[in-house]
Amino acid sequence: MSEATIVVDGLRKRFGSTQALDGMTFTVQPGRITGFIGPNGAGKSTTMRVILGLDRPDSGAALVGGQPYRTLRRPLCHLGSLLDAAALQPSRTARNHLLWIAHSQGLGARRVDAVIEEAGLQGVARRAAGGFSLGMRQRLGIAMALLGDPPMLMLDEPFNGMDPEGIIWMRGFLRSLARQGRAVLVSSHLMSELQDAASQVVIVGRGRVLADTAVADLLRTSSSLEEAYLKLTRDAVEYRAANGTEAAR
Ligand SMILES: Nc1ncnc2c1ncn2[C@@H]1O[C@H](COP(=O)(O)OP(=O)(O)OP(=O)(O)O)[C@@H](O)[C@H]1O
Repeated sequence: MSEATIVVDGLRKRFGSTQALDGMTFTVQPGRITGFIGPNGAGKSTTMRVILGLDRPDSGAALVGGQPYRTLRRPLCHLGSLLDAAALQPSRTARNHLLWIAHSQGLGARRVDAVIEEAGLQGVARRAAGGFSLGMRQRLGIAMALLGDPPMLMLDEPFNGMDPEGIIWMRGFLRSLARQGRAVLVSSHLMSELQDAASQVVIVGRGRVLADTAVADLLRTSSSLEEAYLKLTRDAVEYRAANGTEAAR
């Protein structure tokens, strides 16, 4: 098993009457971007929370480089993650925010300045994060995820709130992370955001994998990624709409 592989194996998780995860199973390989795509409520965030040990599955397991995330001694040096870009201490500057996390992991200021540059935050690093747009918060979240120079990255909806220029930057940036050999899992509910970035897609609906395939293979059987995605997820979207849950929003 590669050091830099995320394995999700048969996860099941129920919240009250909602079966959020229903046998979720896939592997994220190093050196490529894996798109994690599905309609609202499909179980993407729950899967990521289980990978990080923030939610406990009813059954199944998630391993990060062969180990449960909770057992890793310096977790940020294994898996960098961005789950909620809005979750920031608003009065703290971006740089101080990064310094605070870096110190908790035994990392120094030099690493902080390196990730500020990588994420394109040089011009705003000494401004309070509370005044940041969502797009800038996403960049700060990416900088945080990179602090430990981890071989694996997991980003939940990193394109949210980004303007077209930011989206193009993000795609190129994710590609460069994969070229460096990292395993990159990126969730989105829009196939188009991952166009020209992901080489593998895990399409999910109703808590389980509907397709786990190379983008090139998907394009061989459909005229566009969007068309393939809509075909695969139609049932999941209709189910959520009929049950009055948020997929209809
Ligand atoms: N803490 C919770 N309590 C109750 N229900 C929850 C909780 N977390 C998630 N759910 C439900 O589990 C299902 C899966 O949610 P999840 O957030 O994982 O989906 P998602 O694919 O990330 O969707 P979105 O794109 O809207 O974020 C949804 O029906 C959601 O309402």
